[in-house]
Amino acid sequence: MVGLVTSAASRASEGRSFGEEGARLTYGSYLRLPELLNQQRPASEPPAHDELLFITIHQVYELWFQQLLHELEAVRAAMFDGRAWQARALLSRVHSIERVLVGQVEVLETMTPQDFLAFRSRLAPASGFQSVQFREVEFLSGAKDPDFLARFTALTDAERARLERRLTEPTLWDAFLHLLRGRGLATDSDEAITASLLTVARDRDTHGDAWDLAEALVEHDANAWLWRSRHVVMVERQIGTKSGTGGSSGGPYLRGRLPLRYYPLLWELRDHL
Ligand code: HEM
Ligand SMILES: N[C@@H](CC(=O)c1ccccc1NC=O)C(=O)O
Repeated sequence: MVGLVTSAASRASEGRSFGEEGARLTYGSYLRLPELLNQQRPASEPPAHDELLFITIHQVYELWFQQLLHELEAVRAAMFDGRAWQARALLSRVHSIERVLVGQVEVLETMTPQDFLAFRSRLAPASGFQSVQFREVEFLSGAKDPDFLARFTALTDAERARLERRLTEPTLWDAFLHLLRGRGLATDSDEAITASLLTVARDRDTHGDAWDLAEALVEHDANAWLWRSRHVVMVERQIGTKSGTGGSSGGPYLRGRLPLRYYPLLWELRDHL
């Protein structure tokens, strides 16, 4: 501590102040703030006050989706390497991010339906339905659905390639089953998987880390379910039963997605415990 104070003081006496060492890398240049803070461009005419919030919140979501994909890929790699402890640790971070994603819905809910309507007509036919990274998170987690690719009409070539890659590569569930096989547990049918999960659940002295990992996957699944629930409540609060700018029925479409589960066998396991 004393050393730090001394060296800061000596640097100041050399004519440079704290935080400007070398005067090359700065906070703003490292974080690319000029670029980042120049990406919020409201489109409505006359300007609608709440449109900046609407853009900012979606951009923040997309940044977190990018981070989630980065973490989930590492979770998958750790499971394929048999490192349950590492996958578990990374999933804890994933859960924290997901709680932020659910929590920030309330920021957008400070917008009134009237203030949303002031710029909503400018948004069509764009919609959150077109979020490629959101769908990548679903596919990577385990809920692959090629129908989305057919329904996405306005994808760039790069976006289409990313989604196609996610449809062919292994999911977190594939990686988890690989980890179970590495412990001599059978995974060749749903019945065999359930039997293996029961072995894990009933012998935590041997399989405690695999059990914790399964629970971490359940929490990832539950957080996604919570986000979908929170989103549909926000949607009904904003637009009632109007159809969506993306062309769906709106609330009813989103309610139809609530039963989606990434890991149905982990939920069914509860019935057998
Ligand atoms: C005023 C706030 C919002 C409203 C009224 C709203 C409305 C809707 C509607 C109606 C849909 C169905 C698709 C369609 O447009 O026909 C939808 C889908 C979607 N929205 Fe939003 N949304 C809002 C905020 C957000 C935010 C902040 C996000 C964050 C990224 C988001 C992400 C999504 C996603 C990912 C879907 C696709 C869901 C799925 O297919 O399961 N939305 N939204
Ligand atoms: N689909 C929404 C509009 C909307 O929320 C939105 C529009 C463009 C980009 C992202 C959006 N967010 C979530 O769907 C609506 O029907 O009002």
